[in-house]
Amino acid sequence: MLVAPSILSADFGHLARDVEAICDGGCDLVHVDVMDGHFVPNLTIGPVVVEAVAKAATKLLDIHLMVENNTFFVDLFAPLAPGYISFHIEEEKHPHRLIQKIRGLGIKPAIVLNPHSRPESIEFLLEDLDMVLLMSVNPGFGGQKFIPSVIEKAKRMKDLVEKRNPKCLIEVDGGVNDKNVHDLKAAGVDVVVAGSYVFKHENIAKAIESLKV
Ligand SMILES: O=C(CO)[C@H](O)[C@H](O)COP(=O)(O)O
Repeated sequence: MLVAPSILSADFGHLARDVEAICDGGCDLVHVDVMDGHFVPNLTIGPVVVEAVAKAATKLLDIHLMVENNTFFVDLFAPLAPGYISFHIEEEKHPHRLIQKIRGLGIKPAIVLNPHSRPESIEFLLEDLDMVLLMSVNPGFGGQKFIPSVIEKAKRMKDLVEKRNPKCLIEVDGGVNDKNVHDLKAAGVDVVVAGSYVFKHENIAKAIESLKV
């Protein structure tokens, strides 16, 4: 399992220190939650702060857009050369066009599904994606309870990925811990995002290690 700690749960007064701690602690990606106060009822960070995160990070950034105007935000963050940019299918009228734009900028495109969205809704986009992100909480806040139906959804997503594009990774985000990560692994999930579990743990490296099942 690859591990992408979400810096949403970091101490923003010591952000560079916390980003260094997860990178030194063995994370695979640094997950960055960008919220605009419109698509979700929360506001987080913009390019100035994400640039500071990128400077402190020794791993690739995995930027998760929770915004209304995806194209505007892709243009805003592309100069920081993240590894991945993911956008919500629920908020994009022209997902195929946006995937091409992200790839054209040298970034791996990913699509996010909210808890209610069906895996089949993106079946014909899978061959153009590097990753699919399944939300296991309602987007907007860290520290929420894991929604167990994501396990069945991940299995269905895995079947579709195997059929359409076996190289496409499946990522799950929200309420992930050292208990439910085993069910996620068995369902075919490749990457977990974990915020509060990692940053509230007394030892960040051990927390990351415990998710590498
Ligand atoms: O996208 C998110 C919220 O929209 C966060 O990445 C997610 O909730 C991770 O935090 P936690 O592990 O505390 O649930």
